[in-house]
This record gives sequence, structure tokens and C-alpha cells, in this order.
Amino acid sequence: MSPPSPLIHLRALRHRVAGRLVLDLPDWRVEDGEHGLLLGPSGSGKTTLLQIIAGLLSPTSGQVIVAGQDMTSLSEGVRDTVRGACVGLVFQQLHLVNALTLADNLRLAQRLAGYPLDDDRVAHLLARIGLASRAEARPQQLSQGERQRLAIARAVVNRPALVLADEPTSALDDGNCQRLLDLMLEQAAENGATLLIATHDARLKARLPARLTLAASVLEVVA
Ligand SMILES: Nc1ncnc2c1ncn2[C@@H]1O[C@H](COP(=O)(O)OP(=O)(O)OP(=O)(O)O)[C@@H](O)[C@H]1O
Repeated sequence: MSPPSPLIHLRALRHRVAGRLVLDLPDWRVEDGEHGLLLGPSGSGKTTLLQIIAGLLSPTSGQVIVAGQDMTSLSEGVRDTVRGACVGLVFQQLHLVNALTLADNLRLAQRLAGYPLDDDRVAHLLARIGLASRAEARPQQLSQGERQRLAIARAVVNRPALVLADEPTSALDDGNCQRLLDLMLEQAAENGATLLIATHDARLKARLPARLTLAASVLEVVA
């Protein structure tokens, strides 16, 4: 029997921005259920790499295989569907929809992934993040920490195999930082998901192993 394929497999990945090489990863894998951090100084390419793994950005060359699908070979429409079903995203800009209620923000994520609406799942997640009584409020009525928790609930509403988060804790105080990480780890465990967090936040380094450290420049060697 062949060994299970990794959840993420990058092969000969190179990415140039305005002609400058910003990523060069000959071979990198993350196994199913393996959590970790993506580290590196500002400008080293962490956000770019997360966008490539999520299929939001096409690399200049190389293969990006996520949950058995080669994201680089799919049409944009199919890639969107794979992302909706397999990948949960928490970006620096939370991209919550202020015109919609908290519950509708979660329902929108279900709809965009092509799933039937599941109000029990929405209610469960709103309760878990302490916002059950505010299901009909709008995101702009929430605190930063509450908005961040809502963005995590939205990322996991479809039970994705992979959750990618970009600096999710940088704006939070110590208590909120630990609670947010607890929430992400708990949801990952509940859904059997892998959690990959790009961060500078030293507080996270105490809780999760580094999976990849990008150098300030791809021409530099990281020890
Ligand atoms: N649209 C763009 N146009 C020009 N250069 C870009 C663009 N997007 C990213 N870059 C460059 O690509 C490199 C990687 O950027 P990226 O945002 O991925 O870094 P990062 O490690 O996430 O940084 P930070 O920790 O500050 O968020 C940087 O040198 C950045 O200036």
C-alpha cells in the first residue's frame, strides 16, 4: 500500500514579484493533522506563500498540491470550489461583510463553498465564540477580538482539512491571543484539520512548532 499523500506538497515552487524572486522552495510538505508556524521576517514571503497554497495566487512555476489536488492545474472556478471545501482562511484583513449579520457571514461561507445552509452549525459556532446572543449584530459592532473570533468561525464553518492564518494574533493582548489560539486548535482537533499560521508573534512560538522559516531574502540560507 502506498503511504498517504501529504495534505500540502509544494514541488519546485518559485515565485517572482516584479521580476524579483521572492519564493524558492524545492520540496516542502505538511502531513495531514500536522500543525505549525510559518516564520520569517517582514517581506520574506509568508503572505505570498499562504496565498499560493490557498490557490489565490498562481506561482511563477512549480506545483502546489493541496488535499490531492494540483491547484496550479485547475481552472479558476474549480480552484474556488476546492478552496471553499478544503481550505479555511484567516487573513490579516478579516474581510468580514459589514452589510451582513454575524450569522449571515457564516452562512455566506457555506453558500460560497456550494454547501447547503446548516443553521445548527452556524448556531454552534456562534455559541462557541461567545456571540450566540449577537447573531443578528453586524461585524462593525464587534470588538477587534470578537471580529477575529468570527473570522475563525467563518474559516472553519465548512470543516476544512486545512486552516491557513496570516498574523491572526498580532493585534491582540496576551489573554485574547491565547484564547484565539485555543479556539483555532480546538476547532482543528474537532474537524481533524491541519493548522498553518504565518506569524512574527513570539507568543505562538511557545505553543506550536516552526514548520518553515523563510529567509529575509531567498538568496540567504536559514540555519
Ligand atoms: N503586489 C506586490 N507588488 C510588489 N511587490 C510585492 C507585492 N506583493 C508582495 N510583494 C513583495 O513580495 C515580498 C513578499 O511579501 P509578503 O507580503 O509575502 O511578505 P511577508 O513575509 O508576509 O511580510 P509581512 O510579515 O510584513 O506581512 C515582499 O518583498 C513584498 O514587498
